[in-house]
Amino acid sequence: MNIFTSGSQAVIGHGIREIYPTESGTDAGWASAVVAAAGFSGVRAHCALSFTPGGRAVAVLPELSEVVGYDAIELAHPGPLAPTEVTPEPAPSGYAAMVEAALRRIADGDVAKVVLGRQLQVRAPGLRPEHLLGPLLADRPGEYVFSQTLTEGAVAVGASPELLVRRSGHAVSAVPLAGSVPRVEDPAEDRQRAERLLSSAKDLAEHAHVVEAITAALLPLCRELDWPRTPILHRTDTLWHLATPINGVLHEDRPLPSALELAQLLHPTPAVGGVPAPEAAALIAELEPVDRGYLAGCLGWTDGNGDGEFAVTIRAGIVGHDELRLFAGAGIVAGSVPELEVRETGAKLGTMLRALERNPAGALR
Ligand SMILES: C=C(O[C@H]1C=CC=C(C(=O)O)[C@@H]1O)C(=O)O
Repeated sequence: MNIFTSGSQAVIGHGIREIYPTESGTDAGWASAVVAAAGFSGVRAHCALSFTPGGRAVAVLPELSEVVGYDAIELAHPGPLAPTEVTPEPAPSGYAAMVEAALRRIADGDVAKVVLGRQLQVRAPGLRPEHLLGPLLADRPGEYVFSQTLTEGAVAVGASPELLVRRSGHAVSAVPLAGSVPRVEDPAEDRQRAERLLSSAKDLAEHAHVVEAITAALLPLCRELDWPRTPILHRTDTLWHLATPINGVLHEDRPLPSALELAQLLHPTPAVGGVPAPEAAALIAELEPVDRGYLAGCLGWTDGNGDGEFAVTIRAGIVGHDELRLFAGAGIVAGSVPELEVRETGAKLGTMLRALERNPAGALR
């Protein structure tokens, strides 16, 4: 089952009618073929793009699509899960060294911002997507809870807090997030952290890069585009983020881009890549020891009219055969502190680790 939740609803795809994989996610012909096939079959296509624009992408056409109320989602019980074992790639100290290397490159003027990630490889005998999906649907640590079939039997599961793009007719929206601080239990201290985030020059700069990239890409397509000039706060289970709601109206007298084409256009934003984009992508490839694949990509659905909704594939994992791969990244700009970025990525990884631990025998070793 493919599922993507948003607000009070869930788009669910039952069964698999056809899979459209591509080695090149930037292929415009692929996007229009997917939308046309969704229209022909009268279903919503569940799509995922890799982090790398030229990387793999996949669209799954289900046998049957339905939109159900959030409370009506039914999951099969996945059965017991054996104890799991976690290997960091790299270790936290290695990640801190990567951040230091990135800060040197920022000081040299090579990049203004780069989002550096680290991964956890979790050995989890018997793991099924439902082991994670169940707790994520119950707790909803992020707005967009999903399970998406990928290529080669892998499944992306997560609870992303970040809307890459939504298109409904001519209305288009995005809610980029960037600039974060881990939350704490004490309510007064938690609130203070959030307030400090709102006035942190480093985080505001980190955030502004993302808003700039998205609005620059959308402006030529829109006859109207609005966004507040100062970000607002967004809360997840483990973090506070800076967020900017962007809303627009696409030109009526031009060909209407589908939600999938808009996702291809916007992704990867500097919330997962950096600025300038090509130099940041090269630095990520140089410093990160493991390829991101579909992690830090984007996923969602499109219908035959091109309406749809895509989230950034963060607070997410890839379920493979007896294993799970988790990713978390953090935006590095001048003024970033390696130790704090280790903690921030730790808090981000916590969302999925918590879901895993909610299974009776899924306790970490
Ligand atoms: C790249 C991730 O988060 C992005 C989204 C929100 C805040 C971010 C930050 O403050 O660095 C990241 O840009 C992730 O969760 O793996």
